[in-house]
Amino acid sequence: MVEKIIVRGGGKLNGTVKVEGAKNAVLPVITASILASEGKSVLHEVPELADVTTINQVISHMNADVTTNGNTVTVDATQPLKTEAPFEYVRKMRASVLVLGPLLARYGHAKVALPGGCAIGSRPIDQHLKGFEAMGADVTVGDGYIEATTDGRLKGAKIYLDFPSVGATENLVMAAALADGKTILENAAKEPEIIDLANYLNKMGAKVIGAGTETIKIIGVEKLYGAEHTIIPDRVEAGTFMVAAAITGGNVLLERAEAEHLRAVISKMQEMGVSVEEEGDGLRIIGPDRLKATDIKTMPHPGFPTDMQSQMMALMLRAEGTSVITETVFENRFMHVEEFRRMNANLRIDNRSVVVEGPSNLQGAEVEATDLRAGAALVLAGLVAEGYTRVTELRHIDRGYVKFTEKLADLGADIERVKEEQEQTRESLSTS
Ligand SMILES: CC(=O)N[C@H]1[C@@H](OP(=O)(O)OP(=O)(O)OC[C@H]2O[C@@H](n3ccc(=O)[nH]c3=O)[C@H](O)[C@@H]2O)O[C@H](CO)[C@@H](O)[C@@H]1O
Ligand SMILES: C=C(OP(=O)(O)O)C(=O)O
Repeated sequence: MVEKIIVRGGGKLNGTVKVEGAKNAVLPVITASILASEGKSVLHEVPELADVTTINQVISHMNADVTTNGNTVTVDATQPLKTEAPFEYVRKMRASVLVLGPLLARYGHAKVALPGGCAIGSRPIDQHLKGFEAMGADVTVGDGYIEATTDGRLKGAKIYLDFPSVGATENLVMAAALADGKTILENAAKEPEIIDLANYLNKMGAKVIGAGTETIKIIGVEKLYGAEHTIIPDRVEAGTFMVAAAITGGNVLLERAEAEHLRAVISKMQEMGVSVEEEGDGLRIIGPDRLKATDIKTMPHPGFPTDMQSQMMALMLRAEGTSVITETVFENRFMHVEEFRRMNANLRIDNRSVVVEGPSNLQGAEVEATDLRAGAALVLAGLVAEGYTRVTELRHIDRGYVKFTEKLADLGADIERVKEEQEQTRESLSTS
């Protein structure tokens, strides 16, 4: 059944919304849970997302016992596991490659379907594989699969990443946790999700030092145990609702939004005239009457996150003056530009930048979510467009946002999610 989000632009958003646990933290944490050969892991604040269902299916397929009770997930991986992740899962979600490191470290073997490219870029995993090889694994790529094997335990190594890749850092830290000896990872990613993973691994008995800096040291241990852990708040979901408040000139309190994780986003919003204040355990966002133009360049953390690029572009569409947004992390993350144009947006691509001439007089249109954050950005633009915006391909949005439509509706947005059939019935009623 084809579903759509239908949003009518207009009102200001007001109220309170709670930020969920972070998608990009929970996925590696769930894959790390299969490192435990003794004891169960109990994970709290797990968001109810399609990606979480997929990663749970991946490890269940391997024989891990996964039980979900609301936002708590329990993983028991103490029984022998299968060491393969087939294409049907990796196709749905690239983060499935994060089982490579844990399986290789625990069993000396891992076979995972090649993830391939996706809408935002080619996304190779050469840095993950180079790290496994440095730790003594034999890696072969063929017939659509990556297979890594090692005789005995992986060996600690000194690994320099060509780029601070989030996934490579995670996969290699997990592999090194059970390796023989010390691993030093240089030019490592510094994202908050890396720190969350390291904290969880350390509760499991690992020795990971320096997560959140560019050099991570891991002293391998012989065995890891299940542990209890609460997932950090989702800084991208928080950032998306910050834009929702700002673009509508609203006043929204984001509970459990972590200012420290959002420094770059907060600073850019403030430059645009948005008021952002810490309040309780969260952030209060008050949108101005007039937004100011600004320039943004995406970078690895602590730079401006690429996962907020399309949502900030939506905000720039309503700002007065020329804004330039440059994408340096992914080579093809501008699919939303064409969709914004359908909404009468005035913007153009210039190489790796998009030049936005604002403010655009946005008009509702039928648009397609080309990827997760692009989908969210189109809904945000729809909040201030004249008339109705219909967003399709919601499976992308469902990967990373819990109850997106309901949360916006609770803040006062005129928005609903409908099945195509319902929409036709409504149209025929309104024309009869
Ligand atoms: C599940 C998850 O956490 N996803 C996040 C993670 O993705 P992911 O871990 O895939 O992103 P990476 O940091 O690895 O990728 C960043 C860049 O490095 C390149 N690269 C990466 C690995 C490699 O071996 N070779 C290589 O060339 C990629 O093609 C990309 O251009 O970090 C991205 C960058 O912050 C975010 O947008 C994603 O939301
Ligand atoms: C790109 C993203 O996720 P993934 O790496 O899972 O595709 C994202 O969260 O915006």
